Amino acid sequence: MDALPPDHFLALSRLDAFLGTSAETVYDTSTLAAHDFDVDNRTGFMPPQAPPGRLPADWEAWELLLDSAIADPLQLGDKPGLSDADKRRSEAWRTSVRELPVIPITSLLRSETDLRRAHVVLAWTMHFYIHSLPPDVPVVVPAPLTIPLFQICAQLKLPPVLTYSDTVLYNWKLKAPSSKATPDLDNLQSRTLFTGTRDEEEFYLTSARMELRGVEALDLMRGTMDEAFVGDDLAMRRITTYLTRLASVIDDLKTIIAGVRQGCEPMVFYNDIRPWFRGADSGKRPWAFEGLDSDPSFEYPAELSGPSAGQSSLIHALDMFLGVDEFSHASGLTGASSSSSSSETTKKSAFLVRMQLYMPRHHRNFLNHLAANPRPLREIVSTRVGEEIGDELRQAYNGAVGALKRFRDYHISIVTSYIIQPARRVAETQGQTDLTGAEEVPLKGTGGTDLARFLKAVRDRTAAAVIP
Ligand code: HEM
Repeated sequence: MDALPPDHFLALSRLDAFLGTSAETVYDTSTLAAHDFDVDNRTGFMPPQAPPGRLPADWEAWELLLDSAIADPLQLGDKPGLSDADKRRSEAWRTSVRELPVIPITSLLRSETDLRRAHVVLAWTMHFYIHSLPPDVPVVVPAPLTIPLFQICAQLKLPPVLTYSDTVLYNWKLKAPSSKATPDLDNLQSRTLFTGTRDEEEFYLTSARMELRGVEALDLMRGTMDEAFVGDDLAMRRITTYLTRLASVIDDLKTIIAGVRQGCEPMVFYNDIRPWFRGADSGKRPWAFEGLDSDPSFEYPAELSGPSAGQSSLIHALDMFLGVDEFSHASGLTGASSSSSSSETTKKSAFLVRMQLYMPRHHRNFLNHLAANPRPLREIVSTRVGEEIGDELRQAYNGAVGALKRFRDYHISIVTSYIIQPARRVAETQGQTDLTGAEEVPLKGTGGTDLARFLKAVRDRTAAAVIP
């Protein structure tokens, strides 16, 4: 893959961005094409080069801890039949986390990519720590993790929890060296796994492949917005073509998500992989953070949901571009369950808004930029209905909305296979007639949603967005 151009913001010292004002206001966010949104025209929301796999030497102690959790390999603390030897090894590892010094992060601030790697390493380590604990002890994240993680989160404007970017966007490398600008979809591998299984890797890589296939969708969005600016009949014909192509890209996303069935076994996902993702709002124990009182700027996080592909900016971008989000992610559709540990404010926010808090801040800016589009596509299509060019345009628009609805239909069938049915099976083997005990009722998503009801509502509202 090509090297980053020297003026790419990822190649710049982050301190440049601190001169004068906050990092968030420095980058140019005036055009959809600007790579200051960290949206690359070859790799989309994935970084244009494989993210670094190691922090500089000063933070090697963090890397070594993560290495040893993986090599051990640490087991889930509530795994049935855990041996005494497993329990002892796991406790010894957690002791070494507690005994770690609090390592200052000052010189990490220079590099955006190192800060991201630090979030990856500490968030994975924290999930290893929390979920390897015996089920009957309180969750207290030790200060050597809390303090640097909160400091890094303040820089990156992310919550202190494992996110989709930690497991997918910044967790890959090439399988074989390649000079292609966009990696082949079968030339990726994950760097870090909880379980070391192919199932887990395929779960992450399915999303990564979708992100890369989504590059064409972003390109079509960009082209459409340019044509919308021109606004004449020729522009409308071009938009019609772009939307027809967009529908087929979305159909490809459906094919890619279907591919998860080839490498990831639903029961392995449900029993062995998914429990590692649990955030504070899908577990039964609250999370406490030791060292929270060491800095007056630290606050208990309002959001602590586990990683979910619901945090993928790509699907949200499609929703927003098509103007479907007003239906699919309307403010009433929060996805939050009444028992969720999210704060009252965030509980009331639409799922989309809530999930944006877990996205890299540049991608959040990108979505805000899309939302503020002065020439929204749906409005253009609606106002052209009845004109000569309007019918084909409307059909092409509805075709893209239909493809998104089909994607969501298929996504529901995936969630049924990977969560709803396994939960039922586990309940049956435990001799239960309902799901109580196996998982909370109603079943919750990793993002803390009342899963089945929420996903169906999003799907139905997507379908309702077609223009008659
Ligand atoms: C085995 C694979 C998958 C499972 C089990 C799964 C599960 C879920 C669950 C439980 C939710 C509910 C929200 C939450 O609480 O997190 C959800 C939402 C969502 N997922 Fe997935 N997911 C899978 C793959 C994917 C992939 C590959 C993508 C796209 C990159 C994706 C995109 C979304 C989106 C955008 C939402 C928000 C709801 C919507 O807009 O339709 N999912 N997923």
